[in-house]
This record gives sequence, structure tokens and C-alpha cells, in this order.
Amino acid sequence: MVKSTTLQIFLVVAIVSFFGLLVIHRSLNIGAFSKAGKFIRKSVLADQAQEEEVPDSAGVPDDDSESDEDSELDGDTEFEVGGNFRPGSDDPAEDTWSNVRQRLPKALIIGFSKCGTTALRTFLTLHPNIVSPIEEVRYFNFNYTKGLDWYRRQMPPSTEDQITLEKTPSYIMSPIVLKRIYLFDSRVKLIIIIRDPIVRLQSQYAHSFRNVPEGARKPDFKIWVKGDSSENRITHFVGYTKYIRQVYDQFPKDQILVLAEEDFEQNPLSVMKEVEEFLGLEPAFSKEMFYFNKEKGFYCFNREHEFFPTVLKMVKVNSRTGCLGEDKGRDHPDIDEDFHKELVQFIRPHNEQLFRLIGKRIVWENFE
Ligand SMILES: Nc1ncnc2c1ncn2[C@@H]1O[C@H](COP(=O)(O)OS(=O)(=O)O)[C@@H](OP(=O)(O)O)[C@H]1O
Repeated sequence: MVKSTTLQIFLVVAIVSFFGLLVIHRSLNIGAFSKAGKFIRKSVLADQAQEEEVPDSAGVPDDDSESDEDSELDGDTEFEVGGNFRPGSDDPAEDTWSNVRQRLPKALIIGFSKCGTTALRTFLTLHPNIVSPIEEVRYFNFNYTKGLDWYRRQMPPSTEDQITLEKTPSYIMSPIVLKRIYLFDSRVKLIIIIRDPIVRLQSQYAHSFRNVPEGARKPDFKIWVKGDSSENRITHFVGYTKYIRQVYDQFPKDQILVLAEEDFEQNPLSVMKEVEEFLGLEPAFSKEMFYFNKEKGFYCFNREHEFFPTVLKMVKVNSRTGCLGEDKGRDHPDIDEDFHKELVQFIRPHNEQLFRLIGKRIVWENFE
């Protein structure tokens, strides 16, 4: 009798405790937390799956173009919400705020590596109507299978009146990639920057052997340039005509702007104004935005300019000097006189073809 009463009491206490705990659990919304946990884990896994390296199915030749990752910089490279977002009003109720989102590019810098593409992209972000991701996204060649939504998510937030600009100089190397870009947006604006082919070779050489310790032997420039039959660097680095013709074959000419690194290096403002007009933007660039840094030997950002703090969120620059990192502006190798003559003689007819194609002549010191 006593035993059964104890058992009954025990059962009642157990049932009451069970329901009590259930109520507490619900009221604390623990279930919702664990659901949220599951959701977050799922999203992370999905993101990880998307981040996995996808082999290049387009067979795009590797031009050994440099990733920005190895820059030695001390600038603030974090995006803040808004990136280049400069709302006209501080009032969040204003319409502008609700328009802020990540948008696909309307303009691309598609080539060529070692021709000032980083400096061009970086300086262009000074325009209040241009936003640009800090890294080369390489969507149309190496990350194509990740899909457009992934591509969009690599872009900084922007407002409706801002243009998103992406630069991946290796896009120009493959007609398959150009076709993909056309299918993505047949009206996209394309910017191409070229450089004296001999200087470009020197720049690539300096980049390729950047990690060889001081005093250690580097391969001879001439041997490196000639390579073996499968890797003739002259064909690869001098073939502007072939690659630009492929762009002209795919896109209307008025969507393509060809610039010269030499013009940009010596007078960034005039080149940037040309880009501004090409993109149909209101004039915003001014000479006060830059200064020539003698030590660096290049134009750099003027840190005093009111736009500089905004730009710092989108670019990798040295926040002390406003210059690009040490990976830009490297020392170039000397060229033996006879080999220089040989190069000039070989490349000159290619240049003439190029000038005819783009409809303008460029003054290249090595060919004067
Ligand atoms: N303002 C300014 N600051 C620094 N560097 C400048 C600038 N303007 C043009 N350049 C030249 O840009 C060259 C690098 O070109 P890219 O940025 O296209 O190289 S990469 O393909 O993205 O690696 C780089 O080549 P190297 O001199 O061989 O390093 C520079 O000469």
C-alpha cells in the first residue's frame, strides 16, 4: 500500500516536472535557437561547398597574372557596409538607404596583366559612382561554375546610381571567356590597358622571380623570354592584337576602351577622365586626388583628400603614403643590347598591326 502510494507520487512529480521543463524550454525559445543553429550550419556548409576551387573548364592559358594577395600593405582593407556608399543624406528614412545592395558589374577591366590594371581599378574607385571588389574575382574563367549569385556576392554594396566595376586581367586571354561575358551582359563596358611589350616582359620577369633571395642567381632574361617552344613568352606577352581582335569580334566597338599604361602612369587624371566619359558618369575626378611620390616613382592617392578615407575601405594602399604596395613598381631587369635590338625588330610589326586595329598610335620608348 505504502509502496504504491510512493510510486504514484513519484509518477505525478515526474509528469509535472516533464511538462514544467517543456514550458520553460518553449518560453526560452530554445527550439528556435537550435533551428537557427541548424540553419547557420547549413548555410556555412553551403558556402564552404561554393568556395571550393573549381578547375578551369575553359582551358584559359595561365598568364601568371599576379593576385593582389601578396601585397605588403598596411591599409585598412575591410569593407564596411556601403563600401563606396556615400549617401546624400544621413537620414535612414531617405530612399537611398533602401537601394543599397550587391550588384553585378556593369564594367570590367579585362586585360592585360602587368599593364597597370590594379592602379587603374584602384584610382577609379575615387569616383563616387564607382564601386569595385578589392580582389580579382576571376568569375568568368576560374569560378564560372559557382554561378551568378556567387559572383554577385563578391561585389561591394552599391546604390542604384553606382556602377560596379570588376577587374580580372586574365579574362581577355580566352574567346570562351569573352563569350561567357557576352552571354552574361551583351552591353557590359570593357576596359583594356596595354603597355610597351618589352616593359611588360620585364615586369612579368620581375614578378615571376620576386621571391628569389637577394644575391641568388636568377634565370637569364633572354632565356626566360624565349622559353621553350611550348612557353614562348614573346607570343604570349606581345600578342595584344590577337587578343583585342577577339574582343572586337565579340562586342561592339563602342563598348570597348583601349588605354595605354604609359599615359595612365604619367597622367592618371586625363586617363581617368576618359574612363569617366566612357562609363557615362558625371565628372568627379580632380588633380587634387593624387600626388607624385618621388620615392615610389608613381602617382599615389592624396591622403588629405576628403574621399581618401572612403577609398581606403575598398583598396589595398599604404595608408601612410597613399601608394600601392611594394608588389607594384618593382625593379626591372636590364636587357642585353643585342637582345634588345632583336626584340625591337621582332615586335615592331606587331605594334603596327595593333595600332591599326585600335585606331591610334602609342608612343613606346623602346620603339622610338
Ligand atoms: N600609380 C601606380 N602605382 C603603382 N604601379 C603602377 C601605377 N601606375 C602604373 N603602375 C604599374 O602597374 C604595374 C602592375 O600592373 P598590374 O597591376 O596590371 O599587374 S597585375 O597583372 O595585376 O599583377 C606595375 O608594374 P611593375 O613596375 O613592373 O611592378 C607598375 O609599373
